[in-house]
Amino acid sequence: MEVSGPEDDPLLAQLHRVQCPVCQQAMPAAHINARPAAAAAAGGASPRSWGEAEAPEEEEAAGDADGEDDAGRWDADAGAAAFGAPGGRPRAPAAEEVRQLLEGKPLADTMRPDALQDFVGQGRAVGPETLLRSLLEASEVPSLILWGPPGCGKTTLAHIIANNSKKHSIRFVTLSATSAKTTDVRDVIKQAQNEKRFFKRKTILFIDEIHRFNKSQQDTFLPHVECGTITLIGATTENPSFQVNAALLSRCRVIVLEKLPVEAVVTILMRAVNSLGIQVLDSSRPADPLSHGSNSSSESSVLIEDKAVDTLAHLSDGDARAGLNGLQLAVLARLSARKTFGKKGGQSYPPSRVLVTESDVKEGLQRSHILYDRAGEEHYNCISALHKSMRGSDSSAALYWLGRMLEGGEDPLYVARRLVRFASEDVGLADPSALTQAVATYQGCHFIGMPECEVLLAQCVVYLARAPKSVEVYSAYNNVKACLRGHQGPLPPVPLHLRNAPTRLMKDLGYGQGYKYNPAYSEPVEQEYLPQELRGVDFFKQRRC
Ligand SMILES: Nc1ncnc2c1ncn2[C@@H]1O[C@H](COP(=O)(O)OP(=O)(O)OP(=O)(O)O)[C@@H](O)[C@H]1O
Repeated sequence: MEVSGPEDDPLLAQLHRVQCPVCQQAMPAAHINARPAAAAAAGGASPRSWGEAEAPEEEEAAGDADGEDDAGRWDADAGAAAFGAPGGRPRAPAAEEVRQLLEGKPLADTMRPDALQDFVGQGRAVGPETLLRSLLEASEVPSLILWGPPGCGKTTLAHIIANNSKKHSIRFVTLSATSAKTTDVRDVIKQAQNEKRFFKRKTILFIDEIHRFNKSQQDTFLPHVECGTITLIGATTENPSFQVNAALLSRCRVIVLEKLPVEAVVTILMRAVNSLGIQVLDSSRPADPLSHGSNSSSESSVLIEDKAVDTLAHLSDGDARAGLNGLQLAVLARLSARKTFGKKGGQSYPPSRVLVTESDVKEGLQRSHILYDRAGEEHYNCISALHKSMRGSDSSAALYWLGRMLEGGEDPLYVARRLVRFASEDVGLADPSALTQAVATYQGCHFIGMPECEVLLAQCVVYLARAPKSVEVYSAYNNVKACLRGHQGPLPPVPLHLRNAPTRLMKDLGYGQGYKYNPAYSEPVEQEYLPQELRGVDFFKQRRC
């Protein structure tokens, strides 16, 4: 099989402008050191991120070279050799071959790195200078809780530790808290005890989504972590301070992984693109439409615009899995639509070539990219940001947080209820009609639902952000609560003069005696309304009583 020459194909002509410095040939995908704009602008991706397939020692370290661990993984160098063209010139694989590589298994799983040096970003957690990295390199894995948003590399880090532990004869057992029962945990612990007693073998137990175990399930492994029978690695997207037993938490090192920055996702995507033998098209250098010809060869190749990779990285919102899935979907979708592939962007291409454009990747990811976990931490983070933006009278930021929640699928009535609360807590008597506005917004949302009610919420959010603020009532009421909760002994009785006296007996007991009915006086009335022991306390001025 041969690759059509640049003279036949405008896309190939464009690619051939990039020459391999070693062989002086047009660089195949695996050699292209393409650098999409986001990463270039950020300047953050390490040089090894680009054209990584050229570093065989790293591939070997990652366990890729023999392909043993990664059935289905496309090794760019091996692929180039397998698809070698006459004269030893490597070529990009045909479209059909790319389709076969992509079908059947999530690209994110295929691309999961096996070695720490392939783990992108997360420098604060596992960078070269970190304690965790030294411990991992020395195979001294402590019990860990890996906390971070979806797709940032928690499972991947555990997978790398597993790979490493195999080399040191440490057992690595995985359980998912979504499906495992307490009996499964007990079995693992029993086995770990035996391994430790009879073979002096350590066991690492990885529990994905550990927050899904309830507190008593988490208690099951507490003593075994304590005595070293198992080293626990838990992964969670939820704040472990709320979701993991305090006792267990104190025995684990919490590693906070962050949302991956755009340039890190670009690096991960480029690794996949290179690995699949997909060629990157520099969209700032359009092919000469006049130089196109037909590509009669059956070995069509797949190309992707560099800005499509950039856009994918932006839309995936720090979630590498979302980015890789998006890439997989976009390429597969273009491959299925190959027959209709013809004129695109005013240029025509041979039908055997497939070009994945920016709009292809946008289609699949546009809405789903908004990371928002209605039940989890993100829900509270966003509502807190909305509340604080309104309090700070930043109506623009407040609208942004409102949009983040609604576009992410938040219940509009939940937001409306928070606005009712805000109207009283933060606007209060500075503008009492804010409460009316907020209640009306709640009712309006109730009547018309989403998406129509979004504008009601937006209006109310802006109203509240721009309203004058007063926490006078809120603070005074908090003082009252503090006074009541801090009171020692029985609460003081209600003064007799303030009591109602509906019966004769009550009147005889002194109920209502000495009470001054204010409307009956033309001058200000001197009267005590607090219990005797609180006499003179002003809750608007002081907290203690
Ligand atoms: N830091 C990273 N370096 C390289 N690849 C990564 C990294 N993070 C994620 N990936 C890629 O994204 C995929 C998904 O990541 P992973 O399963 O580790 O996410 P996670 O944090 O465990 O997410 P979740 O909480 O949703 O399970 C991996 O299979 C891998 O291909």
